[in-house]
Amino acid sequence: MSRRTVHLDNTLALALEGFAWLPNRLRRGGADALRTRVLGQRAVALHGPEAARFFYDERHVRRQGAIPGPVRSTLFGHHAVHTLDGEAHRVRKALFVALLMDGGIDTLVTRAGAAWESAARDWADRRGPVVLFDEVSRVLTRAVTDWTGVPVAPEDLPALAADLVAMVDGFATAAPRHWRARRARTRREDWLAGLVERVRRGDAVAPAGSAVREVAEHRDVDGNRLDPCTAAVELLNILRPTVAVSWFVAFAGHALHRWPEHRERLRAGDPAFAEAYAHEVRRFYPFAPFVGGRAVADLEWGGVRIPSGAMVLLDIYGQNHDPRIWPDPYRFDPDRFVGREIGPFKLVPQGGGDPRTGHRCPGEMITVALLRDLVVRLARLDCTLPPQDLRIPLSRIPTRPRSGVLLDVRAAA
Ligand code: HEM
Repeated sequence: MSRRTVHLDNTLALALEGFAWLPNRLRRGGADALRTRVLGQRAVALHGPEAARFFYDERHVRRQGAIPGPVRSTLFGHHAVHTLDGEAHRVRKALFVALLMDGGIDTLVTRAGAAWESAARDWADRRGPVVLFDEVSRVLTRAVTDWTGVPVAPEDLPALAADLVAMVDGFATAAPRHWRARRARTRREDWLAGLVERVRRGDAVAPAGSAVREVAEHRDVDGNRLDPCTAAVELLNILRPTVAVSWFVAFAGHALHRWPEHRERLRAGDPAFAEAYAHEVRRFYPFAPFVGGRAVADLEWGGVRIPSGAMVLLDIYGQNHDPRIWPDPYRFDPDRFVGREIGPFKLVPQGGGDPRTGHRCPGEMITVALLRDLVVRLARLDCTLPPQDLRIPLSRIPTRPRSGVLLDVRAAA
């Protein structure tokens, strides 16, 4: 008779421990792989750059059927690029690579910088403090809608920003913010599907080369255009994560307060240091806890058997704080990135491997470019932080400083 270990379901532990759940279990197990159960399913958790190399090999892990329904209904949308495999994935991914990686990023950053400066003039006129997270979400919504060719009147912008934030904020919980996320997604998919239909009929203008036009005209692996709803899902997969960079800007506000010694170097505008700072913010602060897929066949990694069809989870937060990879990992130290090449499986806040062919985030260059620019503007802002709750609860996914980072902004001299 074979002996079988029964693994208790860990969904409750995940809900309670949040970001610490996977790293804690891996540390306790003393290995880089372990078997568990989550959401009622068999799962194997993997950790470290070699595990990432294994995970991002399509012969090992596929994405179809891997993303739970509640996450598709809030964060990613149904039939999104995240859920595709093989040739279907590569053809859809090429759309994102062309739009997000092959030029045009500077224009987005310029628009974001202009939107920040215009908002900052208004911050100085406010009577009370401004909430950095909320303000940046509007700045980025303005920039990314203009950049992608999505028409939004100024008076509609705050509601759109709130909906884009809600889709990210509510994906990993059963709390009311989950239902807010679902409503936000339904509302915005309907709106953007209508825009795509009007562009196709010639009733709405979308500039050549803009994301709206490219998504409307994109043909999938079967030679057909995306149905309007899927087109809306993919447009949201550009708008929503660009606005999600607000989480990192709020974290940068936290870091500048906690370690003010970096402020002068950022103010000086040295691009190499600003980029290193952006990387350290992405490494240090918690955003995506792990990524998941399904085992393509019976496999083994790190001495642990992975049955075909099991969930495979790659530990992102844990890898970004592993002392074997990052000496003194809980020290916020941008200099660890100055003048260093970063391997494709080492720094993984947005996934690992090759973004052009695999599932790694195609928005990573945009994220770094926006952060590099906005952290310098933030460091140059003449402001103080009033008393507030800056704690970042690790049990909440996603998380951010509780106050959203309150700033008292003084007018520029
Ligand atoms: C806030 C910063 C961001 C974080 C933390 C982040 C994180 C991630 C992660 C963890 C993945 C999944 C990788 C995987 O499944 O292996 C991903 C995929 C993706 N991200 Fe990002 N991302 C960010 C910004 C962006 C931006 C700015 C865009 C677009 C403008 C974007 C578009 C996408 C898309 C389309 C995918 C799906 C790629 C695929 O399945 O092939 N992300 N991102």
